[in-house]
Amino acid sequence: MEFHKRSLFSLLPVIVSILFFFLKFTLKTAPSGCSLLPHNHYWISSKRIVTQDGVISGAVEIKDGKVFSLVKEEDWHGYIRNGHIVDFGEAVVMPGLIDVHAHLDDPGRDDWEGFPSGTRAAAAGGITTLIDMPLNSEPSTVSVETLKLKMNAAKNRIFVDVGFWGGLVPDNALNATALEGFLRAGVLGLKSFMCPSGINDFPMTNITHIKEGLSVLAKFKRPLLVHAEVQEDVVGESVEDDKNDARLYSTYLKTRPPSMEETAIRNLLTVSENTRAGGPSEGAHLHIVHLSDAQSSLDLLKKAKGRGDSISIETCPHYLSFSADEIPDGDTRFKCAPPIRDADNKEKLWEALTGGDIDMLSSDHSPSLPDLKLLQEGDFLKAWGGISSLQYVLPATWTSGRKYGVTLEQIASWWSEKPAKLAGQHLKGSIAVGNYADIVAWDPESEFDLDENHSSYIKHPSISAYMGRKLSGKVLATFVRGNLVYKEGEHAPAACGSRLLAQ
Ligand SMILES: NC(=O)NC(NC(N)=O)C(=O)[O-]
Ligand SMILES: [Zn+2]
Ligand SMILES: [Zn+2]
Repeated sequence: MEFHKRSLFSLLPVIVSILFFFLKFTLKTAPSGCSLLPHNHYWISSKRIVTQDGVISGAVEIKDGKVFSLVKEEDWHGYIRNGHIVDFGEAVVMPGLIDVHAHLDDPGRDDWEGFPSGTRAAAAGGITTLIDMPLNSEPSTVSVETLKLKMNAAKNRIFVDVGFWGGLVPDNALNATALEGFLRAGVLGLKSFMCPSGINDFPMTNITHIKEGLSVLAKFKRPLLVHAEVQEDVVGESVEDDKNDARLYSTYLKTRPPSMEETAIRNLLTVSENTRAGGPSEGAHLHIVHLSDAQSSLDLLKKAKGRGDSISIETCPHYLSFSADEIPDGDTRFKCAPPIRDADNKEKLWEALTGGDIDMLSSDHSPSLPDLKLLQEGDFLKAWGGISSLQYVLPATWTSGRKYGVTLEQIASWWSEKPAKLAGQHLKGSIAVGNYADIVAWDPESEFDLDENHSSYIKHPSISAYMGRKLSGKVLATFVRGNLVYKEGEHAPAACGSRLLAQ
């Protein structure tokens, strides 16, 4: 008896470690609610997989949330004996979209959008990573403390991966210690406005602020994103005139002419030369958000890029989908800044995008409470500016892009590869061995009506400018780090997205 007791005691560590192993194993394989697929190791197959070496027919092997291998169809026969295959047939399998410009307004204004609704909408739209803008939440993300509030608001409430831009504002711009602390805390880069942002705790910056910001960003090799419009007084006076009707889109358009973008960009280019190789801010990068003016502003930027300034340009699907002449009077769903311009400008934007002068796309999803859109009054001058589009950007890009002969590889470059680089996400942006398995499967041929019967997950679908349109390109499934987070109208029950902090 004595003997037995002693030997049992000596076996105790072994028993405990077996139990521990068993527990660990079951925890790892038990469905956690993060994925609609109960597999950790599986294959996604399709006739059209968009890779860095072109579109292939074959399969992507996923293991532990990453891409483990890419198998071409000719090598595929007999490759797997008893594994799980998710077959998408002719549908496109592409890297998940990375939206580098979205306002989720959480914490503080989550009645406008919020992390849960915004990231569910993102997942349903094939967006696997989203970088949240520092303004429209309350407070704005402008310091280490306010970044902590963002982190807390996002904890266990995001269905896709979310990173954060920090605000460059007069309060922190000339304080290198504060900015360094902010960047060390993990914001992926900074964002500033050259005109009033409409948000009280997010004042605009002048060129000195921007120059100083760039010099700090250089040390961290992170970008500065700029809303490049400056206010011009003359225009302000002319709209006060009673001849101008605030319900006319043309009235609004006159308040924000292309010269506002052009002047801002001329100003920016006086400091962007610092980002050149050998320049005082080498390592920093200037990113122009939501470019609308495809003429002088774009020409200036092209020249600066040619000279070696580190600059990239984004535009948004709404500038590529709509033109001023089609916007009904009083329909403030289309109000945004800079504004949607004429049809000729839209053509030029497409030319610049397909020609490579515009680098990438983003949603600039900027929702608000429906009341603030003043849809009853239809007052373009007083309504909140911002287009709601998050869930629809892939079909919107494809629906207009098809007319311009856009390829699947171009879509992947504008929506995944280039944005991943801007946001410093080196293991994202392409379906490549070793990268996170962030993947969207979608059917380019499938058309749908975007009406109230469509399952929309953004908080206020009624204020989206896309409502009422017919779009092509239906998202079938979205995978984030190997988790199937969305599949044909269903989301994974648990919010398991990662919060991305720069290291
Ligand atoms: N406060 C905002 O969300 N502004 C946004 N508004 C737009 N684009 O109309 C933006 O990105 O500038
Ligand atoms: Zn902006
Ligand atoms: Zn914005």
